Amino acid sequence: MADPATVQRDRSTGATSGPRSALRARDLTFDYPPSRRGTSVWDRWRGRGRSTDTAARPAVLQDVDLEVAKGEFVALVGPSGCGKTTLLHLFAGLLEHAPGTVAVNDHAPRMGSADTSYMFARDALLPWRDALHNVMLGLESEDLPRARLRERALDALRSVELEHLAESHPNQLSQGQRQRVALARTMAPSREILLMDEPFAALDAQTKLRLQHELLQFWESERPEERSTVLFVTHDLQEALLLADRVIVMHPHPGRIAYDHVVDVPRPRHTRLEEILFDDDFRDLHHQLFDELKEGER
Ligand SMILES: Nc1ncnc2c1ncn2[C@@H]1O[C@H](COP(=O)(O)OP(=O)(O)OP(=O)(O)O)[C@@H](O)[C@H]1O
Repeated sequence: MADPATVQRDRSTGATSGPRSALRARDLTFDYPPSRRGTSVWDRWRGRGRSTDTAARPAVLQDVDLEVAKGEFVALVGPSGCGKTTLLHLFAGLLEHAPGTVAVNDHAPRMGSADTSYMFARDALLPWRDALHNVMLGLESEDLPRARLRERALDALRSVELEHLAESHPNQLSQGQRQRVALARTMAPSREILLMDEPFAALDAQTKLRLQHELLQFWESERPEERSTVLFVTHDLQEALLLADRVIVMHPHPGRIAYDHVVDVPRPRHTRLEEILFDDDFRDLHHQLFDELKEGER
């Protein structure tokens, strides 16, 4: 691993050279309509409650420039309320934006696009479907015979070691198992782009490490040029550093990109996650990120 001092650390322009970008935001500024604008826990803690004075309020996102190359794994970290989920929603086509550019594979984002999978912090499984049929849901947009869909869904369940619970319903599964089913559903359809919003946040440390391993194993088993592009939101700095090629630090009020780090840990990583965690350089970079997050709260 490179000395963290040599790791790229700049007020990010977000621009990368190389392959065509999968995700691109350029000069992006976004605000919710005043009536819909809420306040996060962070806002309340800082005494920035809901205000009727819209002019005095910073935008949710301001002048965001971010480029994610095809096949790159990028983690977004930042304090609660800095706009991480909003940025993911813009890439998923769940929100309309203006002004600036938001592009997915060089096109305007489209809700429900076959290019993109979205995984939420909580599993969001359908309670009336068993695990297998929840995973098949992710595949139904693919024009395949039912037997083939079933086979693909079972493969995905096998990769998260839950094949034996294929016929269990969500209420018969633990939180960790539900999240593994959700991970299988996200991985099954071989989408080009995975947008993941704190997918492991609700899990205990051991289960989280196991799912990080499963996600990385799935992603690293593809050849680099065939890997999905991942934009992964997390509050867990260790998770961001373990998984990602780059970690982007956002600051709030207005939401913006403050730092952009390359994580120079060789791949594959999934076979040695615990070893990486105890690496001195890894810990140094962790501290550096921690300081940068604190800086945003001043
Ligand atoms: N649907 C909405 N309508 C109005 N305001 C919203 C909406 N969703 C989020 N906001 C506001 O936009 C800001 C950014 O929220 P967002 O959820 O993107 O932040 P975040 O960085 O993902 O936070 P967290 O880490 O807590 O999930 C917050 O101030 C929040 O109150």
